[in-house]
Amino acid sequence: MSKKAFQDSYSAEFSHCYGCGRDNPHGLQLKSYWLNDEDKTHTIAHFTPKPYHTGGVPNNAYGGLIASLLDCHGTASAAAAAYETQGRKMGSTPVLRFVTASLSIDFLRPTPIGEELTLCGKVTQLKDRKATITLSLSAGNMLCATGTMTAVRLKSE
Ligand SMILES: CCCCCCCC/C=C\CCCCCCCC(=O)SCCNC(=O)CCNC(=O)[C@H](O)C(C)(C)COP(=O)(O)OP(=O)(O)OC[C@H]1O[C@@H](n2cnc3c(N)ncnc32)[C@H](O)[C@@H]1OP(=O)(O)O
Repeated sequence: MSKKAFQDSYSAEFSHCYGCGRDNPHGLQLKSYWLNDEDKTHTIAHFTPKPYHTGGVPNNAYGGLIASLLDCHGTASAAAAAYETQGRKMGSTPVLRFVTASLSIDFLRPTPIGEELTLCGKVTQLKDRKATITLSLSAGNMLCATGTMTAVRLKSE
């Protein structure tokens, strides 16, 4: 994908996140995008788990990996939605950066390793500093996990 990912607009000091930091060579380097540039309500990201992301059972991904992916996709979606609401280019200052306050996940079925996973997000509420995001993770047409996140925008100081 040649489009600029949400995470690529994070400033250098915020680019070391284990889940999505572009400058963390040991991390997952997740990249999130708008699903559709004409309708900026849904977000998408892809990730293919490697064999070492196993939860112990061959071919099944570790639950913490799934949580990490949803975590970073959710906070990135919240930031993108906040910029969009203000009609501003993502990454412009003052920076709108969200952290996870709560994340609840339903693990619906085992998540395969070696297949491309699709993460979807939708910011369902954005009020003051608080965002609510619904999340899902699928392998092909198989829904493997869903999540709900509360993300809070960091105070500017
Ligand atoms: C890794 C460290 C991050 C440090 C920050 C560096 C900048 C990073 C920037 C970019 C990096 C790229 C981004 C990737 C990030 C990936 C995701 C993560 O893994 S984030 C790490 C895990 N999360 C935390 O470590 C948060 C720890 N918690 C806190 O810092 C605070 O509790 C915080 C900021 C979440 C809220 O504290 P308050 O003092 O700023 O704000 P209050 O007044 O308490 O809450 C504001 C509103 O949010 C609600 N709220 C707060 N916590 C809630 C919760 N658990 N559930 C529901 N609502 C909650 C409150 O009720 C309030 O809502 P009402 O305005 O009254 O409507």
